[in-house]
Amino acid sequence: MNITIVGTGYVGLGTAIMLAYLGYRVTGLDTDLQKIERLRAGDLPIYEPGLDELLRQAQGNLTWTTSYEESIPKADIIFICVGTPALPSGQPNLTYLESAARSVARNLDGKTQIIVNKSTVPIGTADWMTRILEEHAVHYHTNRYDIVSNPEFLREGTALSDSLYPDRIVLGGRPWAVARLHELYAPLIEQSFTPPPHVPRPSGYTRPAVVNTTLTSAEMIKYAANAFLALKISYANEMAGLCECVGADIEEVTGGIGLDARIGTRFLAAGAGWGGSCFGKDTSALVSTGEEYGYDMPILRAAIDVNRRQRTLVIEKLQRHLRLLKGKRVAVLGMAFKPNTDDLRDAPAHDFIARLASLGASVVAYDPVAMPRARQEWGHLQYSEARSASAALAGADAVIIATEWDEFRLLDWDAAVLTMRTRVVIDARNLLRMPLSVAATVEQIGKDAGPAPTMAQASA
Ligand SMILES: NC(=O)c1ccc[n+]([C@@H]2O[C@H](COP(=O)([O-])OP(=O)(O)OC[C@H]3O[C@@H](n4cnc5c(N)ncnc54)[C@H](O)[C@@H]3O)[C@@H](O)[C@H]2O)c1
Ligand SMILES: O=c1ccn([C@@H]2O[C@H](COP(=O)(O)OP(=O)(O)O[C@H]3O[C@H](CO)[C@@H](O)[C@H](O)[C@H]3O)[C@@H](O)[C@H]2O)c(=O)[nH]1
Repeated sequence: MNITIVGTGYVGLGTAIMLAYLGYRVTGLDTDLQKIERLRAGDLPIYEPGLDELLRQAQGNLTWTTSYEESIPKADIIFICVGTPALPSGQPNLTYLESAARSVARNLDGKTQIIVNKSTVPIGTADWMTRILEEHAVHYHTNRYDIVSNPEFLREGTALSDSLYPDRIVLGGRPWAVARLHELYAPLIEQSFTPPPHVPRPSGYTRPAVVNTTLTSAEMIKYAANAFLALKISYANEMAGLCECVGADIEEVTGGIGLDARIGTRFLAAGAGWGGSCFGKDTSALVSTGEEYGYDMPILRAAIDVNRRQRTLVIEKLQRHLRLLKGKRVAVLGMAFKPNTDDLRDAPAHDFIARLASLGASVVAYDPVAMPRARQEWGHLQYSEARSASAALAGADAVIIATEWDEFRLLDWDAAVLTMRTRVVIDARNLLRMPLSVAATVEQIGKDAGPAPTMAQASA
């Protein structure tokens, strides 16, 4: 089977390299020539742990192109993985999708071809794309071409494991087209491939569930899943606020409730809230879809509000300790929206830096991998770069931990805070294991506020 992947961003690259590893001939197509040239040179344009190694292993099955004319006619299956970012209105911007669908349509060649939507798209998009195919395909025939909705559930940072060992594969569409996708995914469904040594099969993992649905239900499943995960995090953050009021510890609370199998322990980590390219845009998109039907979604709106409040809360905690931020030096550790990625989209650190700078603080930021990308994308922000986490802390009046990179867990915090001018640590990801052995003010999220006891005080 020949596969073409349209859009080689986080999802397209993960999908292309994974399918090539499974043995398919895959062409990755992107309109961004620079990206394609880097890929041709074997250089990944994104940071994703283990992806470079898998790329090397799958290289022989991969071709990169900017040409629809060259790749679409020979493809049996065409995956659409272009971005669907949010418009200021909250609705998804479908211009990339529309342009990709038109270009695909114009180059369909009359043999049986399946167009698979992996992008997260508003409910009803498959019908809209069918009309684009009808309008623009030279050889359109409904029995030959079909659209399947196959939403992607991978997380950045763990994309390889999520792709090779998914919980479920959702396939929405007509039976004949869905059957072709079953065939394509057989190695994943049967788990008959040899796992790459650096991405071993998780212990206890057997195989994914395959969920066959209508097109509309598949589109809805993607949004409903993301919205549920987002509101789970907001629920934990709302409880964290109450924990601070009553003197409880959110991690003890979520640990306690999570042991109920109906609740589960995952996605209950309180902190700076969710960021990234998906939760924000997908929750807004779902609320917008509701509005189009006159259907209010108060739970989701509240989850979005709580998430917004978490970012403000972090700066408020800092103000409580430093009072005036004007002229203060504040270190921000972590710029990526989560660890193990260089993705900066909707990263809480962005809002922290912007707010701190607007309050007159001088910001020094450090991230283990995202700084080069920030140089390109955050030129509008005022901050200076540090060479390391400890360099960022040296001489600072306060530090905000914005991303829970392991590197920050492994930092010698006792030594690092001693180099600060005033030792105020706002741990917005509850990363530190307390107490520190030197006197410092450490604020976490959903924990009793106030100066942390030193080791000596704690053991007294
Ligand atoms: N990032 C994730 O973790 C994730 C996970 C699951 C689903 N999704 C969804 O998958 C989709 C893609 O997300 P992403 O993060 O990979 O996006 P991205 O912005 O990283 O990549 C999109 C790519 O599409 C290319 N592109 C744009 N228009 C094109 C066109 N007409 N023809 C060919 N290429 C074109 C861009 O140049 C870019 O390389 C979105 O709908 C997103 O919601 C993302
Ligand atoms: O308990 C938690 C878990 C996550 N987060 C934050 O939530 C955001 C999203 O994290 P995560 O879901 O791990 O990363 P994404 O790569 O954005 O993945 C989400 O969005 C993708 C795009 O739709 C989906 O495919 C994935 O299934 C879904 O988890 C990040 O800012 C995390 O810091 C928390 O604050 N607390």
